[in-house]
Order: sequence, then structure tokens, then C-alpha cells
Amino acid sequence: MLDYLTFTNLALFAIALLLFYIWLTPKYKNLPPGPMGVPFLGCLPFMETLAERTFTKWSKKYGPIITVQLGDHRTVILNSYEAIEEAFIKKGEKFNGRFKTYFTEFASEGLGMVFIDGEKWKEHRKFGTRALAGAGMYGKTIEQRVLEEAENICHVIRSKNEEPFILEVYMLESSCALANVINGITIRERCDEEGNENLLKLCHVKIENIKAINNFPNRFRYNYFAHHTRMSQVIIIAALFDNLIEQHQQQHDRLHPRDLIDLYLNQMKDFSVSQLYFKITIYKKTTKDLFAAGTETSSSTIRWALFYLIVNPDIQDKVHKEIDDVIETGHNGVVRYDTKLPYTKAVLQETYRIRTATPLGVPRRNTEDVTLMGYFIPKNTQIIPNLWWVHNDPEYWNEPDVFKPERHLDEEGNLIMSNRVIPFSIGARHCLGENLARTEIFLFLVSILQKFTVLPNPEDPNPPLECSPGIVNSPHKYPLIMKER
Ligand code: HEM
Repeated sequence: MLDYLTFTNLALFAIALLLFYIWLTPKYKNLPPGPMGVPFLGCLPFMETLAERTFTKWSKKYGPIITVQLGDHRTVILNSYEAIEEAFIKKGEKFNGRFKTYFTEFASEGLGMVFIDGEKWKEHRKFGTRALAGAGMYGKTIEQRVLEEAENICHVIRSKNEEPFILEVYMLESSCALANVINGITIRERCDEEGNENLLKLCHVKIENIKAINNFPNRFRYNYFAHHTRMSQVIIIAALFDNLIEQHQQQHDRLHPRDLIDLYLNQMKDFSVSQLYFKITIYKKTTKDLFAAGTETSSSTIRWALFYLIVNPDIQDKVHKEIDDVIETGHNGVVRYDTKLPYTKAVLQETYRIRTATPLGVPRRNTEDVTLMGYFIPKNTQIIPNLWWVHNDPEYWNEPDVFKPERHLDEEGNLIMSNRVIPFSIGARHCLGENLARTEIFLFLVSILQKFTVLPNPEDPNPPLECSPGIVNSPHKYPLIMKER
């Protein structure tokens, strides 16, 4: 007779076999191929630190679209420009959802701008596009705001007296440049003004949160962790926004909206008090999302560009020469976004390519069953575009690891905007802040290079060029030197 222990062991073994069999049996026919993985964890244990490289390795074996099980998330990786174009442009309507995970729900509570979808997303996208374009907003243009902040940055840089310092553009000591640009648009407030200590604290907490996510060893494992800073953040935000909204309601003038809150209040005239409260809750999330999406991404791109100019002094010389010829001589020192600086713009285009700020974009979700490149993708699959590989595929980019701005110029020196440089992704759900980001990154960089030469730190002459594993690919901290020209 079997004793009790043997019977239990056999039963457990049979259950394990059954689970293994269920796991092995494909639930859908004709899914894109991909690696097997292991029960429960799927492919997570086999991911290297930079997930985009692992996906690329698998893609070379299985093809341009692959299925990868990440924990309990069925995921399809789009590993070529053609696959991303077919999904996000040609079949965009079906791929405009956002994939929901414990982390996204936790971070967004189903509200805001980045993680919502359906009709709610369409309504907010329209509103956000109008607001970021400055439509109907009185006061300064986006360009004026950015140039003002760029001027502040230059003051702070000058105060470093050509000593090594760590440039973190969004939090550059007293000048919170990028945070001020986005906060100026959404809540008409600067972080570094007296009385705004809570806003400054909030910006710090938010940025620390982004960094905390970035510090996880692999950007897919962050899904399973919560942020310890969340409670303090919630309390600060609640108090800050209640105060701000009350002030805006008191001073509200329909015909002269000054910022995103005023635009929002304009839209809310017909709502009941409870609807108003609900809308304001959504609004707070929207403002937070814009802040989170719009600071570390742009800041990292500016820092990558400066690092590449340090290691390529000949390229920096050409940028300086172009700025001197065009702006100093032709435009009395005044730069605008449309100023013709093709070489400098090519340097930026190359930075977007070689150090893609969000190498795997922001995961999408297909809202219906769909066929893509001949494969079946069941509704509600996580869809990840490998933007990094589009930017580094040697079939299209000769020596992709080499920083060569010239590859973005034609024979007459005009800028070529290749559709294979897509840091902001593509389709109806591409980055909402693309124009703002392009404007601020260009104007900050030109304003700095107009006045300074960026030099390596003599004690450590090689700026770190390794990519980081976070959602945002931020450069490591490096003390550089800025010398007045
Ligand atoms: C270098 C700078 C930036 C890069 C590389 C970048 C990249 C991206 C990418 C790849 C996405 C995902 C798009 C998709 O799903 O197809 C995205 C979404 C988004 N970005 Fe950016 N971004 C940058 C700066 C900004 C700025 C300055 C803002 C604005 C304040 C912003 C606001 C957003 C928002 C709101 C979304 C979500 C859009 C939606 O779901 O409809 N981003 N960004």
C-alpha cells in the first residue's frame, strides 16, 4: 500500500506534469514564433540587462515579430520598422490601446494620459495636443518659455567657474529648467520661486520615482514592485493641486486661459459638482503624466548629446562654427526653432538614433484580434516596438555604433529626416510631447553651445557612454566642464 507521503508526492508530481502539459499546449494557432521560456516566469529568467538586445538576439533566430512570454504577460515584440509601421500606422486603430499591468494601474489608477485608452484616451489626446501646442493660451509661446529657461541654465553653468560639475538639466541646482517648461504650460508655476517649495519637493519625488524604476536590474521586472515614495507623493500632490485649482477657479476668465488648468476649467462649465471633482482628479493625473513623460526623456537626450560632443571634439568644433556663422553673424545671436542649423540638427538626429531615450517605447495593447505580417495576435496582447533596433540595424545603418552626424545630411549639407529614426514612435498614439521635446532639446543645446565649449573632466576624461536598463535610457552621472567661449 502506498503510504501517505508517497501518495502526496505522486499527486504533486502529476499536478506539475499536468501544468507543464497545459503550458506546452499552444492556446492559439499561428502566433508569431519565439523562445519557449519556463512555466510561470516565461522568458524573464533569460533576459539580459538591456532587454532590447535580448529581443534582437531572439528576433535574429525567429523573425521580425516574435512572441515572448514575460511572466504572465503574452508579449509580441515588433523588431523591424516594417512591423512597427504595419501595426501602428496601417492597423493603428487596433493597436492604440495601452497594456495594463499591476505597475501601470498602480501608477495611474486608470487615469491620466499615458495609460488610459478607448474613448477616454481620444478625448484627452485631443485636449493634450491643443494644450501643448499652446492653442488658446495667453502669455508666452513655448519657444519663449524654453529660451528663458535656457538663459537660466547658462547663468548656473557660468557660476560653476569652469570647475567639473554634474549636469542634470531638469534639476540644475536652482534652475529646474525642463520641469519649469512643462509646469509653466500646465500650471503656470516655476519650481524655483518662493512659496513653491512643495512643487519643488514634488518634482524631486517624481524624478526620484523615475530613477527608482530605472534602477531595477531589468525594465520588465519593475512591474512587480511598488514605489516606497508613493504615499508622500500622493499627499503632496493632493494638497498642491487642491490649492492650485481653487486659485484658478477664483481667478478664472474664460476668454483668457493662461495654462492647462484654465483650459480644463473652460471645458468643465457644464459639469455637475461630482463630475467636476472626477474631472479634476483626472486632470491631476494628466498633469503628473506630462511631467513624468516630459522631463527625464528630454534631459537624458541633452546629456547624451553633450557626452558625444566631448568624445568627438571635431564634431563639436563644426557645431560651434555653424552656430557662429548662422546665429551670431546672421541672426544677431538670437536662435529660434526654425533657425537653419542643419549640421547641429544632424548631431541631434544622430543622438536620438544612437542613444534612443525610450528603447522599447511605451508598451501598447491590441484591442481586437488581428493579423500582423501573416501571424495571428490575440486581443489584449502586450505589444512592444523595439525602437532601439530600428535605430541600430546594420542593414540600414553603416557602423551603427559610431556617432556620425553626416549620415543625416545630403551632398549639399541639407538635413535628411529618415523615417527610420523614430525615437517618439509613430502612429496616432506616438509621443504627445514630440514637438515640445524637439523644441526644448534643440534650443537648450544650441543656447549652451553658443556660449560654452563642453570639455571632459581631466581626472576622468571618458564620459560614460553605456546605456542604462531603465524605461528611460539615461546616461550615468559624469562631472563635465563647461568653458566660456
Ligand atoms: C526625448 C524626449 C522624448 C521621447 C524620446 C519620448 C518618447 C515617447 C514614446 C516612445 C512614447 C510612446 C508612444 C507610443 O506608444 O507609440 C511617448 C509617449 C508619450 N509622451 Fe513622450 N517622449 C519624449 C518627451 C516627451 C515630452 C516633453 C512630453 C510632454 C510633456 C511627452 C509626453 C508624452 C505623453 C503624454 C505620451 C503618451 C501619449 C499617449 O499615450 O497618447 N513626451 N513618448
